[in-house]
Amino acid sequence: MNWLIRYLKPVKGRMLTLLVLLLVTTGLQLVNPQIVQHFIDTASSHGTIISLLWLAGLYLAIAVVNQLATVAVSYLGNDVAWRATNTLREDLVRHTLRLDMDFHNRKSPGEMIERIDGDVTNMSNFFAMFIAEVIGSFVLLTGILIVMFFHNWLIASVMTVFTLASIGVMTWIRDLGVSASQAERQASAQLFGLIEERIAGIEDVQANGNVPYVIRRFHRAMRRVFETGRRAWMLRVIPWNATVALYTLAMTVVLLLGVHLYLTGHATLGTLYLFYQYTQMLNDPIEQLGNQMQEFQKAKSGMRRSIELLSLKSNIVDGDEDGTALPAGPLDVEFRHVDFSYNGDERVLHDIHFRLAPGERLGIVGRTGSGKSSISRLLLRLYNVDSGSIRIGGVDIRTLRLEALYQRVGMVTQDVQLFDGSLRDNLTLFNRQVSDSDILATTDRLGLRTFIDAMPEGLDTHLSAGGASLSAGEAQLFALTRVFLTRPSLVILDEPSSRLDPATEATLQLAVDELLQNCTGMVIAHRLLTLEKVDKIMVLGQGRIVEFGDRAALAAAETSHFAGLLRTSRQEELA
Ligand SMILES: Nc1ncnc2c1ncn2[C@@H]1O[C@H](COP(=O)(O)OP(=O)(O)OP(=O)(O)O)[C@@H](O)[C@H]1O
Repeated sequence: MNWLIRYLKPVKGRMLTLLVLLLVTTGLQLVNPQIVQHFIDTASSHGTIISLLWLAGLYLAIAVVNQLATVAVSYLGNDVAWRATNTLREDLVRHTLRLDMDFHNRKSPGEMIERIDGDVTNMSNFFAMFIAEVIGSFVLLTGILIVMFFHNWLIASVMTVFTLASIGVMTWIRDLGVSASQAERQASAQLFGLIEERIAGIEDVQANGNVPYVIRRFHRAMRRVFETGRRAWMLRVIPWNATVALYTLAMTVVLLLGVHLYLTGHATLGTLYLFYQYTQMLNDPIEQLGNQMQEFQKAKSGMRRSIELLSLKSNIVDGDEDGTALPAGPLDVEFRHVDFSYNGDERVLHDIHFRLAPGERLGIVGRTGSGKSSISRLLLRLYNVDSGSIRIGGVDIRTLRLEALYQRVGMVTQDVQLFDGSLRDNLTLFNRQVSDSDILATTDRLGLRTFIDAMPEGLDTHLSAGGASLSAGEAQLFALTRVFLTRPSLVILDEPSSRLDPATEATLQLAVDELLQNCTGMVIAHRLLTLEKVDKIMVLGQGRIVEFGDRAALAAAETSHFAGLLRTSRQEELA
């Protein structure tokens, strides 16, 4: 309830209008059968044609007003639903974006889409109409019963018993379908996860002739959605079916009693119509309550899942220190006896201990899987260290605010993420404060201006998500510009030239040199040629520092690992 109130509070004015309109339509619904009763009685007692016309006109006017109010209710209901659920969606997106990588490694993007949008959509009707319709239904039910008590206490009593029994049944079994609906949502999230994953890897799926296998998996996932959905639906409709059975019984009793009263002269034809009409009307609010009960079960399952997601805490706890704690200019980097494992599994970094002075450049080399990228991920606090500490500018990064850390540290990885938007948006990451002249001056300095000029519409060129419209090399060059524009004090380059041809690599190398002029740099590279201008070298092997020292000294020392790697790399080049 607290949760519901939080999201409905900002739309309370609209909710109130919705409620008033619902009460108006409820009142009008109660009035119309009385008019028809008068009409029938006036007609059967040979009343004047004028009074009949007046009654018919009144009936029509009320029906029209009722319809207009119903349209307004529907409009406002949707409006409230969108406003409330959009706030919830925003909260979920913000929260999810702050969750740590351990969480994101376990969840596929498709599954997250379902949790952020699918589950919330399930709640939208609940947000829109639940409170209004439940109150409206109760008011209508009470109104009908009160009016009926004025006309005939016996029939009113039958109707009251039926109403109470229906509500009792619904309350009793209201949670019946919640767990099943939750299972349905989970199956649907898995289906979306599967679709997203396969479409993201479409090139590999097609190239490996994997389509039939993917379709088989897709069928299996759909079957799960169908089976869980069928079960959830069946459990949700039970309350409604129970009230239908009760209603049929009540209708029969009321009709029998009504006909008896008419035949014995205790009721007019108009009153008999009134009994029939009100009993029929009784079905609407009860059906409405039944429907809302179904929506409630769906919403409750979505709500449980959303609350569960919102209550997840990121392992990466934000620090207190703002960026001013860091000294201006290039930052020194210090790893103090750092151990690290992903998800508490096998350790991938052991006792990493080194220091890099401000403005120094470090080249990190090592075999695949030796832990090079893990070091860079730790520096950006994408993961927490198991033990030891990392300091930049003399400050433990755990005490720094993440925003301050990201402002001062930039990273370019092997996989450049491009977003759906203009080239400008992709270079500035949607930061409108970066001017075009700044972008162009930066690309000029990096020697990348020709790449921008070659784009059909310059900075306005539209890029599609995932970077399908760019070559991998171009994407990498733009990623470098993106980092440069943030004027970082420490830059990590994780295999930035891995996908470039020699000519583009030379361009990139110049850009990297320029970028590293005013900051400390860490360059991870397999190709040792990329590391010609670094000051220090770290050789990693199975998560341990095998060697650390001045590049020139290590290259000159015959027996060093680095010198060995250089010899091998030269032989490969010659071959
Ligand atoms: N998200 C992850 N979850 C679990 N284990 C991981 C994850 N990322 C990397 N690893 C493991 O950590 C180890 C080090 O990986 P890392 O990516 O740091 O190596 P690397 O030296 O950068 O490799 P490469 O040269 O191929 O980029 C590997 O054994 C890898 O399997």
